Amino acid sequence: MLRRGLRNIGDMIRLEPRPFAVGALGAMVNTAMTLFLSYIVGWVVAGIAVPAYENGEVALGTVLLGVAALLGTSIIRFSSMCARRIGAGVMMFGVQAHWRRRITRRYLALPVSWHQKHPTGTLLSNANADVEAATRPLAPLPFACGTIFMVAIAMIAFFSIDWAIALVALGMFPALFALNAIFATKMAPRAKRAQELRAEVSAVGHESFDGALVVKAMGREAAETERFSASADELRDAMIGVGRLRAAFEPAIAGLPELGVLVALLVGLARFEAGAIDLGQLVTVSFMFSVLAFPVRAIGWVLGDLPGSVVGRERVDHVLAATGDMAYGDKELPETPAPATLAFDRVAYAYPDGHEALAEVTFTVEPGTTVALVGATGSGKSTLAHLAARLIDPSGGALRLDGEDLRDLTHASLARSAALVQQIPFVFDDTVRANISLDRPGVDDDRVWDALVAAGAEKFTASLDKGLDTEVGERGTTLSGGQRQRLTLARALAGRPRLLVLDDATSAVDPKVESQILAGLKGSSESASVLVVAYRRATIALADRVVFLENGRITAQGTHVGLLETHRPYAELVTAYERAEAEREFDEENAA
Ligand SMILES: Nc1ncnc2c1ncn2[C@@H]1O[C@H](COP(=O)(O)OP(=O)(O)OP(=O)(O)O)[C@@H](O)[C@H]1O
Repeated sequence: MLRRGLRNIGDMIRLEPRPFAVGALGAMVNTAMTLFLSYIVGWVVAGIAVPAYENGEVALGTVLLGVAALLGTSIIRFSSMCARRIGAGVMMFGVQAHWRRRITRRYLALPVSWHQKHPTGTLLSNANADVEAATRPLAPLPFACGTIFMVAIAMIAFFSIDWAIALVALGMFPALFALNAIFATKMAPRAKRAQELRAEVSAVGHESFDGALVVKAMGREAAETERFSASADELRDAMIGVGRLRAAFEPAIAGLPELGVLVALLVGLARFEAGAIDLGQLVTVSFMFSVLAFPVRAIGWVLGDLPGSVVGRERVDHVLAATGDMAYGDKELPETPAPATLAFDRVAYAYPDGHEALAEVTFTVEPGTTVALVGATGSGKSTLAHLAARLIDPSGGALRLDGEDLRDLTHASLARSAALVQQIPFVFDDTVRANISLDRPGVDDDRVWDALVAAGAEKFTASLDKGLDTEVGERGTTLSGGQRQRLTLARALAGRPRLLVLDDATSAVDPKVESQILAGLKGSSESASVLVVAYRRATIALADRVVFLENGRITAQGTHVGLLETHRPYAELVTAYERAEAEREFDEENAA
């Protein structure tokens, strides 16, 4: 634990060497001045106070010198203390910012499958609670370094004054380290559990708040509160356990130096009486011991925070070491507005749990055409859409965009060429403009309005209070489901992709509007090739070709009319969709 803790501190010093140097230097100057003060106090007592007491008078110059020495030392002590604290703070917050950046970068580089296994609340806890725990020893670190320096100087001073007093000091420090070592060993498992529970509470809390609407709609407030309370209570108990252990050790750790002062005083008095040291030396030694007693605790603070910091660092490293990033190639597709060709060549996909979602999928989306993916629920449509946008890679076969394997393309080229719009739209807590442009070069207001028109979203955007500057709230809470979907469609279109993948992306949009949007996409001058997961007959009928999926395999493909006649399962499914749509419309009309 000690070795790993010190290695962690070493890593953090390497990350922020300058603030550490400022803090440590400040601490050393501070401690040197504190020790120097011991001599001054000794000199003031023996050279000014005692003669004044014995003779009844003292030279004014000597008094002024004493005052100036005390004042000067105090000013330097104060300034160096500021440097120590500022250095420690800058260092700690600097390291925290560094790790938070690295964690965020890692999260965003990791594949979808990794994210599916890690709750958002836990990820938040990694970036907050774990980073803070890992860096906690940095706050007292410069102080502790200064103290070690102080102890080293004090030891020299003790030995130069008297060996018996030096032995007292020599015994005190090993005892202090031994006590801390026992504390760290006992604390390690408790700190680990507490850190795990922090992540658990964060995960449960995040899920409850994220699903607040469901919780309220289903009247599950009490049950959710209970679920949260169970985790929170466990965390409370774990933290009380940590506190109890601290409470048991802290008085001993804090009391040991005080005991040292007492023993040093007794030994010092005995040595003074034996004539081994004079009065000035006795005062100096006693003062040195008493000024050491408090700073020595800083070493205890650093050591006390080590178990928690090791656990925090391990959890941070776990994220930083996570692998599975998608490797991108170095091929660039030509920058042309012409629609792209997407070819699936015997594509297979198995989820990490072994579930084979797709097999032997072969079809092509020809340039400028629209292909509708139709299939019963769970047949693999979304998986196929994710493959087309390279959110996941196939476990067999290949996908080619304009003849290039998706895995060989650069990330930028792929992002420019293909855009995926998902069924559940994600809207950032920002303005309409920012949500659509995403700060992409070339996406100016004209492009944003063109995209809004193509997505059928220009009317409602124009009717918003501040138009493009309207803030849409977290996840777009101020918009309707259909408006959010159209906004995310506009976002995809603003990038002028050459391949558009729509995973049931217009399900919340009125069917007539949906047909208009899709018909508009086909007819526009810079039309993209479109792969659309479709449920409505009108949408399917707009497609040039239909690919019909059953249990992850293509069982038929052709035109909608052709498949209706030749493939019975297809005809049954589309008829079922149509009936459901008609029933929904009937219900809506009656409700109105
Ligand atoms: N992360 C996952 N891990 C394991 N299996 C998964 C995962 N996601 C989906 N599946 C499974 O893969 C199969 C295909 O899922 P997919 O979401 O592609 O179907 P879909 O046709 O889009 O369904 P729907 O129409 O209901 O959206 C399903 O059997 C599903 O249970």
